[in-house]
Amino acid sequence: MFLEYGHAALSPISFPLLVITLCWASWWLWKFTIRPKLWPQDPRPLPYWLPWVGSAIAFFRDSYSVINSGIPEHLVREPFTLTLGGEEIYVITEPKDVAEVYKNNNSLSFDVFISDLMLSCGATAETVDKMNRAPPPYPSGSSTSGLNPGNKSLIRLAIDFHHFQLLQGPKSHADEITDTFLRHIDKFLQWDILSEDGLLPASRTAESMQVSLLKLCGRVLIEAGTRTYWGKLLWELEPDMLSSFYELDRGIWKILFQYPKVFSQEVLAVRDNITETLARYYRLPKEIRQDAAWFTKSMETESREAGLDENEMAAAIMIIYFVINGNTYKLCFWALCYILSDPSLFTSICTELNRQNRTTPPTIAHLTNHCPLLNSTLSEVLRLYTSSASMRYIVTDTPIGKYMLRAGRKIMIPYRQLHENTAVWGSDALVFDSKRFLDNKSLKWSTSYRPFGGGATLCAGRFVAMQEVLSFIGLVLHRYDLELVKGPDGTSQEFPRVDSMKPTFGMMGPIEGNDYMVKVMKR
Ligand code: HEM
Repeated sequence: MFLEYGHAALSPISFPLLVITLCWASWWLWKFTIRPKLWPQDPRPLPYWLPWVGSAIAFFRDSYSVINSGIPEHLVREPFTLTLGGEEIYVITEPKDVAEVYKNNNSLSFDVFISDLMLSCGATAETVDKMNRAPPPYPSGSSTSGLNPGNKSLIRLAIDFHHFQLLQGPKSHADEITDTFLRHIDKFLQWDILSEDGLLPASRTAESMQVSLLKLCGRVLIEAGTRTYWGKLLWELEPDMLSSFYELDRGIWKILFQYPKVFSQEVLAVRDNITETLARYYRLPKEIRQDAAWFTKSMETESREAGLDENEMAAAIMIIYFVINGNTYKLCFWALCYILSDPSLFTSICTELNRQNRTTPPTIAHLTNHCPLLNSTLSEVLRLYTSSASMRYIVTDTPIGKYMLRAGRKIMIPYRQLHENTAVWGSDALVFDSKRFLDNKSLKWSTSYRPFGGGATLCAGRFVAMQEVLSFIGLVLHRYDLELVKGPDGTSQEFPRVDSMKPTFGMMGPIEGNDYMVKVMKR
């Protein structure tokens, strides 16, 4: 049967198709042509084909290219709107706008993301509610420990505790945590520990071993971070802590972006396993866990006072376990990839370290103040390999530049797009240049350089992190001769390729299987 329209006849399939096409064309015209003209104060939408879905599918495949497609070349970088599964997110990449967003703590907030992060990491709505209450649900109305005189919510208190633990100031515990970190790095970089590790050396003799560079960095820094914050018992509770961390690190973006559960089963299982290990840790008698960091012990005290049980504490702290350990080992890995693959960079850094003549390892003061090329190399690695984004929730309508950002939506500041802005970094913005920050010292303070984020959420661990990294690189170069292993026919290994397609929370890792095999020799 055919429907007749004048002289033309449409099949039963063509008619609904025609209606759908017309509806879709009207929607497209309205959304991307008429509406932006009627409301010029709204950032323009990034075009997409499927209503509601928006750019979600492309974003999960390659978030970097999707965001890049919204940035015009050689023009002012206007904010634009990205649609991901029904949610509209403003993307800001113009340095002036970025600075304005970071300064605004009144109408732009991060709190909602902390709750979301905890929910994604397995905390229940009830736990998140307890952590958001001010004062927390203390049975007596206030804390008896004296740790929360302002009766702040546990979430706010955790932010204060991070700052006391990691930054210098009147109530600071930063020196003690730095000392613990550095002591662990020193210990785990000792020959006996590295060479005896069942998983690390691919092969070894009495004087040398071959190892994966990525695993060397991870083995030392992830164990150091875990032991610094939770003492020795957490690490010892679970023999597979390191492998679990790597799996979490690879897949955590799926958890945090709430990727469909059916495609996230493996990483969800790893998350639950780590949370269970943390819960077991908190069930151990407190007296045998006194080697934990001040932050960990204080958070536990306050959480227990507010009625959280071990499972709740574990789920709430999971994200911290990731934040502490997820970035520094990758910074060391990429920096050493460049140092070991470039003989002239290697020689210059060794000269800075005075490697030839010194008998004791370089001190932090020497590494910080007398190694400008090493520090410039690290800054450049941070520029090219951080792929995080700062997020803000808009509480009330907020003007940014000539645009009005609407309440209830989110703002994203993607670091890679700031760090690759040719207007700021020059036409070689995508090229690694170990001397870039040495030749132009002001770049480190550029509003387009944000490897540690900015504003209220600026990484509290940035100083401790840099000391960890300097100490690791200083020690490994002082203690060992390192050489990139050659193939059987004398060929050099290819420089590891970065896994830049996935949305990341911090530093990008190499594509799976990309690594450097290194010969480590006693000096
Ligand atoms: C190379 C290493 C690191 C990088 C690149 C890095 C980067 C970041 C970034 C991008 C943020 C979020 C900023 C934002 O949303 O605006 C952040 C937050 C944070 N980082 Fe780091 N981080 C590193 C190492 C560390 C370490 C070693 C620690 C702790 C020992 C740490 C503790 C934190 C904390 C506590 C926050 C939350 C800030 C707050 O809410 O006060 N980070 N970090």
